[in-house]
Amino acid sequence: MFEHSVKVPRHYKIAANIFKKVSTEGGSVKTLLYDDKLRHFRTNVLYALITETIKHASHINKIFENSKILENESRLDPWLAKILTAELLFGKKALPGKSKPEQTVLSYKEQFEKFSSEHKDDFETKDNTFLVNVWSVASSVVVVNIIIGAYVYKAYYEKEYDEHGNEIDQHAYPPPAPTAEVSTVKSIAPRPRYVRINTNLLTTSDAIRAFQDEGYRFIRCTSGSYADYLEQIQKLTEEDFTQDYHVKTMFVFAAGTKLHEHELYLENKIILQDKATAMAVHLLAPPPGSVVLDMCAAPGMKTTQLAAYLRNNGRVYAVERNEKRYQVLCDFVHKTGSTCVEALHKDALEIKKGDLDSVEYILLDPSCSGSGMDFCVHSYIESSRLARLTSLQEKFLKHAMNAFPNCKRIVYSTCSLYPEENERVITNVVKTSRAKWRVQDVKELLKGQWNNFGSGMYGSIGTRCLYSRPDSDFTTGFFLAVLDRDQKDMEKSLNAEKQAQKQWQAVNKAKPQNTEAINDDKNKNGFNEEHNESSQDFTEEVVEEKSKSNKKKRKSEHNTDENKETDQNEVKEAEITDEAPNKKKKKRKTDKNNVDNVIDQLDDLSVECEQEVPKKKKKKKDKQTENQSNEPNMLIDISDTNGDSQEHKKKKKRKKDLENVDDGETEIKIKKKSKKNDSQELEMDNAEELELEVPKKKKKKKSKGD
Ligand SMILES: C[S@@+](CC[C@H](N)C(=O)[O-])C[C@H]1O[C@@H](n2cnc3c(N)ncnc32)[C@H](O)[C@@H]1O
Repeated sequence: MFEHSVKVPRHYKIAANIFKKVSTEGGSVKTLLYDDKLRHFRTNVLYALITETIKHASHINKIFENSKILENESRLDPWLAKILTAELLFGKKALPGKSKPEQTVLSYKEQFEKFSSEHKDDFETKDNTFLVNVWSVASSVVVVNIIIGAYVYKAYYEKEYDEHGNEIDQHAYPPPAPTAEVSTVKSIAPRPRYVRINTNLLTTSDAIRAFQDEGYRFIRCTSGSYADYLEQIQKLTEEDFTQDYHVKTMFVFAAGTKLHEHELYLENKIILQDKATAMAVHLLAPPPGSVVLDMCAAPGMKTTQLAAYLRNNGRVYAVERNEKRYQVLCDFVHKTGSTCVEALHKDALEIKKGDLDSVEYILLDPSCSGSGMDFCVHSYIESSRLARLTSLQEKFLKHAMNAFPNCKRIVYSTCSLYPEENERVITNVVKTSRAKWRVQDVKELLKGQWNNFGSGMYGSIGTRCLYSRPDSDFTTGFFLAVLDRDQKDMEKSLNAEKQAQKQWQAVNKAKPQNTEAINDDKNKNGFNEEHNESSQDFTEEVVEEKSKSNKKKRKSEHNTDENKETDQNEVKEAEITDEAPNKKKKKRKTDKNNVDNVIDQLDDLSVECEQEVPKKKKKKKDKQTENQSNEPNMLIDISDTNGDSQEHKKKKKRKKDLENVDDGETEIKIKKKSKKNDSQELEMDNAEELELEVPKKKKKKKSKGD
């Protein structure tokens, strides 16, 4: 019996409105979801619900025709009715509320199910036909109309949706309109479910325990090689989970494992983030206490990962230009207990020298074509679009390299598989950096345990970069490059900064009132916009003076390093950067205008490779402080390169102490340390560090197949 006073749950109403708009006016689900009013809503739940309704639209229409529900129930909104039916038949398989529309749809449940099972074959035949199409398309280059058909199918129907539409993380934005170009469809390997533990709210060991208590079995990687790990994760059954080979605070479950309704997910203690994207923070590897800049931050997947990596010890400046996305970022940062993050609603390209000089590490994850997201079935992009993206990406990278004098490492990443957005950006920019930056060899950083690298077409710079590929790494398509500043250059740059500071102070002694105003401004905001324009010029002038005197020397240095190759363009670029300040100012203005234009255009063409931002619902108070200091975080091999070798050695020793672990065992439990809190001091550097213990707790019902 329905109750008149009971309202339809808000998310159903919103979903119905968006579904109606998309169906009648066109437009994208995602764009509508970012509507102001929905800013704090559980967008991923809504997205799943709407896409599930779209996916089953023809099925629902048929059962509506058959049951005459819309004729019989004249007051029932048809859009809402379809959303509720999708939820009832393909989603949660229940309608929790007592509102009239819900109760009305529920009263037809049996009729709907009967019709569906009687016409099961019709619906299944359709699915099968589709699969055949997809596979035939995947095997070869096909004609335009099939591609378009497959493309649309792929984008909306074929994606690995579970009953809650779980793979919505891949649908950051709807795919670009199909083009008339012939293109090749990528083959798609089943991707495991990756889960990152938000170690600011939950320790990795507690996470293992929690999953074990639910009946999941922790599988320890038995071998030391990445190849073996890859083999192993393909064999995971729906009861298993393991630890990621590289990112130790990440777990891997079988493909299709449903965790969207999981309590830990709703509490933001676990984050559903693809492994490839987590590699960016893993390789940036800022030690706790560092100052990090996330230049293109929203929705904040990597920002919050950085906060967890730092154990909230240090500072993460998370910059986002788009206001709505900035709000999403702030919300996510807050919900995940990422207290060391300072979100800045700003254009990252406008941050000048002097604004954030304390930054030591930069994560640069700019807007890109998103061609690595596997829902993009065709590998075509207009060359003009690609050129615009590339140009902006290069601007970002140059800016990261030049505006932060204390920055020692930059990780540049995209979720694109186009070399033009990747190796080419790195090569072009590094070549013009006058040998100040060096591309690190990721293969070395990962101790040889990686398979896919950039193209040799871009020389050794290309092959030093990392690709993560859906077909062989079982992740989304991802690219990253690690750039380290040349130490000598860093010293030079810092000396030049000091020199410039002194000269500026000397000049300003004559005008005390100005200095006061500027300092006051700087103290207030941490930013001093007006001051920066002039001081930057002055600083650069001094740096340029120095650089001119060293120019010859550096030119000869260039020839000795593979990262320091010169060519005609490089010389041109160097000449441009050595222009007189006035000219430079003018140039910056035009550059800025160009950049603004490009950015505006990019809003239409770029894809943000975001993952699933957990939902707002919070059942329990976050136990943030309890866990924070205890989680050892990702104790990766590359820490050697960041001065963490001592800690690493200690861990190795501890690891040795735990060598009584039985290799044949698959089920493990964490060694309990003396006190409860201490028990969280689990070394997650290696699965071997976990001690065996048969779980005693009663197995709870798993969330799978809920
Ligand atoms: C690929 S997404 C970043 C995803 C993010 N790193 C994560 O892991 O969740 C790129 C983001 O950069 C933002 N962006 C684009 N241009 C920007 C600019 N000039 N300054 C700051 N943010 C910008 C976009 O709005 C978008 O949110």
